[in-house]
Amino acid sequence: MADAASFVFDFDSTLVRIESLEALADLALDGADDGAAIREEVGRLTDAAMAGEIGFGEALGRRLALLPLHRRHVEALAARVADDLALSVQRNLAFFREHADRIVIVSGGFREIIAPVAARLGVAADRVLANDLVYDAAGRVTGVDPANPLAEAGGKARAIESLDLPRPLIMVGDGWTDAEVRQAGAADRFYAFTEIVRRPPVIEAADAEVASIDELLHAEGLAGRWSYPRSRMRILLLENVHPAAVARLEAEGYSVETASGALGEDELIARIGGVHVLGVRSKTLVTDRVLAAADRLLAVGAFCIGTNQIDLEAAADRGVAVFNAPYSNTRSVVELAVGLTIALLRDVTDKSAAMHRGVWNKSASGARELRGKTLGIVGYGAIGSQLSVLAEALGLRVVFHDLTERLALGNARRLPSLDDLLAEADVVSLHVDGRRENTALLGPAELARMKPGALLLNLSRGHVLDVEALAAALRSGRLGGAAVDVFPEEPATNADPFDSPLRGLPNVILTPHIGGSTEEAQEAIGAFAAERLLAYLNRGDTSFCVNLPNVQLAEVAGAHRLLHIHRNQPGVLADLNRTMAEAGLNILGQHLKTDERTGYVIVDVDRDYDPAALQALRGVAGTLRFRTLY
Ligand SMILES: NC(=O)C1=CN([C@@H]2O[C@H](COP(=O)(O)OP(=O)(O)OC[C@H]3O[C@@H](n4cnc5c(N)ncnc54)[C@H](O)[C@@H]3O)[C@@H](O)[C@H]2O)C=CC1
Ligand SMILES: O=C(O)C(=O)COP(=O)(O)O
Repeated sequence: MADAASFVFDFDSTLVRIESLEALADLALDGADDGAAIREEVGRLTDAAMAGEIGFGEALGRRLALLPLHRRHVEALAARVADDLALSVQRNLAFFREHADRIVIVSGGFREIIAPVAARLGVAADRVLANDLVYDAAGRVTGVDPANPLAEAGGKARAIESLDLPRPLIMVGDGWTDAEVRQAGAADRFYAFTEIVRRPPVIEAADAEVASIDELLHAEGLAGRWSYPRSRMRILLLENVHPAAVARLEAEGYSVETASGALGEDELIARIGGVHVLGVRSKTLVTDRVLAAADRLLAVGAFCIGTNQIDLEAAADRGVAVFNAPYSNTRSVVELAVGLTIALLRDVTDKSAAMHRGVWNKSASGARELRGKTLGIVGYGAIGSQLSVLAEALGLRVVFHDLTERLALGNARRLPSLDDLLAEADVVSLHVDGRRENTALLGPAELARMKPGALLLNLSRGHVLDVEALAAALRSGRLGGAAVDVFPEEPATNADPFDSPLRGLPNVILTPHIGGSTEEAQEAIGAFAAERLLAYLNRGDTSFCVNLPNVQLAEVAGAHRLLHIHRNQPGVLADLNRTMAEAGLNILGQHLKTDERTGYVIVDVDRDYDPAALQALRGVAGTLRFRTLY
């Protein structure tokens, strides 16, 4: 149907993110005393015309008369307007270029401004219908050519009719003058384009609303850049994920919703329906129940390091990929651990609190240097080993214990058991991951094995340390102090209260799980995790996925990509390939990777196939999730 259709696009706030006249007003009024008032009046006239409240020709004339507009302003805007393409236009340049012979741009705006955009889209100059500015001898804009139909009310329909374009004719735009084209019978369908602005009267007059070019192409049955319009894919980001992630995901066309705090299990269950990607940090529990309620979920992004808050196996069993940002806040945790160690050795926080109460207590008693002390690192992963390097640079001796074989950096010494470490360390710092088996890794017995007066740091996970036992060890004077950043029970938001048996104890520094909370780390996490999610959504790449086999993939051109996640059981690949052969799919490339639980197959196939054939692939025994791309 759409094969023979003509597409007519409005320009301002449709192909580009600007309203040309307002952009020209900004240039012309730059530095003018009454600039703000004139700009406001110009904006008001634009809105009134767009909403159909005053005639277009009248609005145009009145706006031009208000402005000291010169040829140099027009040239300046023309030089940069192609950088302001609507995001979904940028993504779909191929559509414009491949179909340029059935695309027309029609606008009440100005030819000089539209020409560079038409050139970028591959649309010929004679397929641009626009107003022609008229200049006086000094280069000042005096108005528009009155002989051009676009200078008058109802001009768009007449200009389009004069081209005698093949029907059906599809009109796409954000304004009332675009809706009028359909009302005048010059278009067969009108799509209200709402990526840049949403005007309710225009949407009401439209056959349908589209929030992106992808949605338009989807609605018209044309192969867009993607199989499924990204603007209909919902990404829900909780716990104050950095705006860099939101911007990145939105720039790729996805719909992003955010919430500042964590959600409880039932609240999350109530919100997860229809969500394609969930982003959390350390606090939101993504349980089997949550995953069961997630009818659309493709991926979970942990915008942090730890993934113990997510039921990884339950996610894998539903074909939901989980990603994290394993290195982006490592350094922040390490720096805080170093700072806390020095603060504890010198009793800084209690001395500072006393000063704030007006108490001067200058004394060296109990205050010690870092130099020459032994730091015991429990868990020598990314954070533990980085801490090891910094600690040695500060003159500490480092011993560590890890369950797995790890390269000892510098002069650090590996110790065979936790008990050996506890017996030797002046400062013990916990950096294990939050796996369930690490619950109460340090309990009464372990604390009793620490050296008298030793210090303890926990910046790993709250449940790793028995805080009641620690409080007792501190109260009895057995330990010299502690710094605790993570707690078995943490408030969901900053508005919720905090309590702990450690409150009020001397030389105990309590911090609100801020080990990874630096601006640098949060921005880096936002960028990294967003990139991983996009790689998965856009091309099926599972690099750094923590619960599905990792497959690194490039984008394919000229093919459709099928992604099939299945239970790792005998015969799935054979079944899949037989089904594809029966469906007449021509395979251009195939990857398979499995782990003990799950298999992931990526198949690139020739575009030329019957989409109904894909249904058969969902029926292959063991299928957990099936998705197509492009
Ligand atoms: N306070 C905060 O804001 C932050 C806390 N974290 C926590 O720190 C943890 C560690 O982070 P990374 O070093 O990046 O993880 P990692 O996975 O690189 O290292 C963890 C290491 O602990 C070892 N391990 C696990 N259980 C052990 C045990 N019982 N005894 C000895 N070794 C054990 C592992 O073998 C591994 O080498 C994260 O899982 C997260 O829970 C991470 C970032 C920020
Ligand atoms: O990265 C981690 O694992 C952390 O614990 C940091 O958690 P957060 O992002 O601050 O909730």
